[in-house]
Amino acid sequence: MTQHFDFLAIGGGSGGIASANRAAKLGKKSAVIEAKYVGGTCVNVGCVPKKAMWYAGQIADAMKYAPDYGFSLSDISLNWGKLIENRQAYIDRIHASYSRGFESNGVTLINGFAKFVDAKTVEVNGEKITADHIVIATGGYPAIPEIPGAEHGITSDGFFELHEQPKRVAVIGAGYIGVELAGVMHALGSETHLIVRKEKPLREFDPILADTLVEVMETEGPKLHNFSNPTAIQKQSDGSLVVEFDNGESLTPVDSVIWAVGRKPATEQINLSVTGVELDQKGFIQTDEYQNTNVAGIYAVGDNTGRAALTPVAVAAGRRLCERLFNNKPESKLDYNDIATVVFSHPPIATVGLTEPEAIEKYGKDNIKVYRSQFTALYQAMTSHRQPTKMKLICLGEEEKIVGIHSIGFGSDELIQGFAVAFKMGATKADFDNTVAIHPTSAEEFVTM
Ligand SMILES: Cc1cc2nc3c(=O)[nH]c(=O)nc-3n(C[C@H](O)[C@H](O)[C@H](O)COP(=O)(O)OP(=O)(O)OC[C@H]3O[C@@H](n4cnc5c(N)ncnc54)[C@H](O)[C@@H]3O)c2cc1C
Ligand SMILES: NC(=O)c1ccc[n+]([C@@H]2O[C@H](COP(=O)([O-])OP(=O)(O)OC[C@H]3O[C@@H](n4cnc5c(N)ncnc54)[C@H](O)[C@@H]3O)[C@@H](O)[C@H]2O)c1
Repeated sequence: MTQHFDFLAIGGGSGGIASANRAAKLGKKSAVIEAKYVGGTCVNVGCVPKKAMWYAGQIADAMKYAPDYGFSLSDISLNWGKLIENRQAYIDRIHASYSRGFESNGVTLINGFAKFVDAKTVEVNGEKITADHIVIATGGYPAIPEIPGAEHGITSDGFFELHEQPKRVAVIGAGYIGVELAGVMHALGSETHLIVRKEKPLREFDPILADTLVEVMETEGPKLHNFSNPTAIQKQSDGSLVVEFDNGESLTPVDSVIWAVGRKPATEQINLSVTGVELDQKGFIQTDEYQNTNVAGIYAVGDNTGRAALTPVAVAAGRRLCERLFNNKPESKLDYNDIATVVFSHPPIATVGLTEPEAIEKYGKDNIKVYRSQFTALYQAMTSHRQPTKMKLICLGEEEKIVGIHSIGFGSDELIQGFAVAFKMGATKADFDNTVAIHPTSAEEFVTM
């Protein structure tokens, strides 16, 4: 018998879970189809295990500072297996909590890979399922370039499957994932190389962020290889890997090569052509500002739409979609502008709004005023392992409306969320100045510039 639902999410990741739960809470008969693990990329091979590894790196860093705080440490070693085991136990607890959430909300979870049969019907495990509203929340997967020997490398997915710590690692690609994984491996003691195609990592970010990250990497590592475009990976007889570049150079042998060169949308294998849903040239689903595709009753949220590929974005888009469909809120939609984001680099980067070059391009140099601050966070200032913290406020016009907030340095990851609220509310420099500082923190610099 064909099952029928009011609302069906294809993909049980960030966007699918959030929207199916919201639909159910709004009284709709709702289901999620998940091919692998509930929680999708974020929970299983993304944000969560990445952040656990980042914290492990933070602990390793803290041990460098510890002697200057009077601690004597001995016999310090990393038990990689224990770290991975505890990380997985935490992920298992998240899985259990999702199951409880589905149960209490009345969401049906179906395990299997869904393919469209027509615009109202999908097939999973040989069974047909129909729904009035279908959201495609299939996410994405890591790209691997087509070069000789590319298959010897792993991706972020493979990184989270490593049962032993590679002693020497090359991370190829210098966006979010490349920078984060290279930072983690370096902090945990692996000889780490970060391979960058152009002049610096994170080159789309405000220059104060990317340049300071380069400054820290050049002092502390990982080793940066700028203007290095990989052309081949050679596997040596001892199993080690050598990455070759188009500039004729090659890297010293490493144990593991990690591809971090971007992600592709998971839209090829769901038989989307029978629905008539339009994709762009890269395979991303075309949606309007309300997450509608061009086919009535079919929507898409999350990474497969080619907009900001972040978990809270997929979650917010899915929830707002359901509020619009089922809670009489016809204007409910996600504002994709000015979404705050953190790169869990070493040190972390936090940013919301325009970069300085973007602000100048948009409003003209004469209309932009920039405030900067540079210092060493107290945490590190009393140690011999000093790192810079740098911050920037970008203000517009006489009113000095804040149009960009950027921070790199210890603690930046936890300070930006509150400032992002003020930013979204249209805060001006005077509002920041009127706020009494919290001392001693790094965040206080933003209200004392
Ligand atoms: C290494 C890494 C680190 C990241 N770190 C962060 C971070 O710190 N902060 C942050 O905000 N974002 C981070 N992200 C991005 C974040 O994980 C994604 O933006 C988010 O998971 C997107 O959610 P989604 O619902 O679109 O897709 P996904 O979470 O990818 O979920 C899609 C799900 O659909 C399933 N699926 C696909 N096709 C089918 C089908 N036909 N039938 C059934 N199921 C199907 C997949 O198995 C998957 O579980 C990170 C990503 C990676 C890779
Ligand atoms: N902290 C976070 O919030 C977080 C963390 C990880 C991922 N994410 C999300 O996931 C998305 C995907 O991350 P990503 O790092 O895979 O993609 P990305 O687009 O951020 O970075 C990919 C990088 O690879 C480089 N590149 C592309 N082809 C290359 C090649 N052949 N050789 C060398 N370099 C090459 C690009 O120039 C770019 O710098 C991000 O855009 C982000 O939205 C977020």
